[in-house]
Amino acid sequence: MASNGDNNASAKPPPEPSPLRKAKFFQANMRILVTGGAGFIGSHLVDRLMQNEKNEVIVVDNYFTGSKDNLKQWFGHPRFELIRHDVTEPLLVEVDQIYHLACPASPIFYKYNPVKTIKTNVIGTLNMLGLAKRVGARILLTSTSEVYGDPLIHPQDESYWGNVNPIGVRSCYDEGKRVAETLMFDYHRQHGIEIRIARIFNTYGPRMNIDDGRVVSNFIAQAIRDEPLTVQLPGTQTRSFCYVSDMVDGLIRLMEGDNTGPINIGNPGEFTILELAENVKELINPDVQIITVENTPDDPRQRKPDITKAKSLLGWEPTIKLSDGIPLMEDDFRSRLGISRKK
Ligand SMILES: NC(=O)c1ccc[n+]([C@@H]2O[C@H](COP(=O)([O-])OP(=O)(O)OC[C@H]3O[C@@H](n4cnc5c(N)ncnc54)[C@H](O)[C@@H]3O)[C@@H](O)[C@H]2O)c1
Ligand SMILES: O=C(O)[C@H]1O[C@H](OP(=O)(O)OP(=O)(O)OC[C@H]2O[C@@H](n3ccc(=O)[nH]c3=O)[C@H](O)[C@@H]2O)[C@H](O)[C@@H](O)[C@@H]1O
Repeated sequence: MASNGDNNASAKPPPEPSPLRKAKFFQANMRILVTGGAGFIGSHLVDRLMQNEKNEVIVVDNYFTGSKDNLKQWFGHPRFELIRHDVTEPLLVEVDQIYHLACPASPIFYKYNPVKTIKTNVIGTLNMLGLAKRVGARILLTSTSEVYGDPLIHPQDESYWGNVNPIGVRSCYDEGKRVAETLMFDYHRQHGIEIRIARIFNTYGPRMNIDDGRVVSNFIAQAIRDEPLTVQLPGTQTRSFCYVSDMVDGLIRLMEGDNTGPINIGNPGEFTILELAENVKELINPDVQIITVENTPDDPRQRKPDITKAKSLLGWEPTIKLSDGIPLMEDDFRSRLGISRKK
């Protein structure tokens, strides 16, 4: 059983995959389930998985923050299937791999119905682990840097246990993901399930909801619409932004490799939110105003991934820097907003 060398060796061998895998005359495609596949990262992951002719991709999504539009390029494709389904309900499908992404990710959306966010993280992950156990599938969870809370060490490596408020307004998400990680490891140890855990740091790129509420999409939409960029106070808080194609590459390497994780996947380039606003202003609209507005409770003050493990265990590191990624996202936002560049 693959592991990251920590004390997580499983007690039992993994469940047997489908007999079709050993069939003599019929070579089945790899069947891959992507939960939350109609969302931002999920739809880019689906695009990449569909490029491999040996993959059949099944997406399940409840469309809370995702959209069918993100997947319309695959409608009618014989290797693609889309199911409206909520992961808090059991799911019966026969698959070889599960990328478990289903969960609202933008703070304004995960705080909108916090009880549902917890159910999605806990019951949803339990259901997907039950599915993995029944069919012998390998399962990857998209966890988050929010498991480190408001981190007291910097940059954050995977051995850090975090500084999380268990009763705050972000807890439905960060504590929810922490329980999801616990469930993953307990199924691994108790039932021999093959698990992979990615701790994703702030990711941005085309197809983010224009009104998603996350900082990169907010600033880009504001700059294009000639509206002031809203820097939440103090503005010195930091984030590290990873372009979505790099993220997808990291997730697939983690799934295909031998290590359970958790492994940080993110871009270590760190910016204050004010620096991000200045970058967006310079690249998209030098005339736009930058204003400060109130922040929300428990906003982490600093965040930067230590990606030593991703580099050494996955041979992965990001390739797209922020100043190259912002214009790529600008093109997508302009075409969706119908606002072309000023002459
Ligand atoms: N984007 C980031 O910066 C980031 C950072 C850390 C972790 N992550 C994780 O990556 C995953 C994807 O994030 P994203 O940015 O693409 O977000 P997103 O909101 O665009 O996508 C999430 C998808 O999950 C679906 N969903 C939500 N609840 C569901 C449920 N109960 N049943 C079925 N589908 C459900 C949504 O409709 C949406 O399509 C999430 O698990 C998120 O926690 C993202
Ligand atoms: O990468 C992660 O681990 C997490 O990062 C984000 O959470 P957060 O960093 O709070 O994301 P944003 O809402 O984009 O906020 C980033 C920073 O920008 C600030 N901000 C946000 C929006 C805005 O208009 N202005 C602004 O200054 C916020 O106060 C915060 O300090 C994601 O939304 C989570 O899903 C993800 O799990």
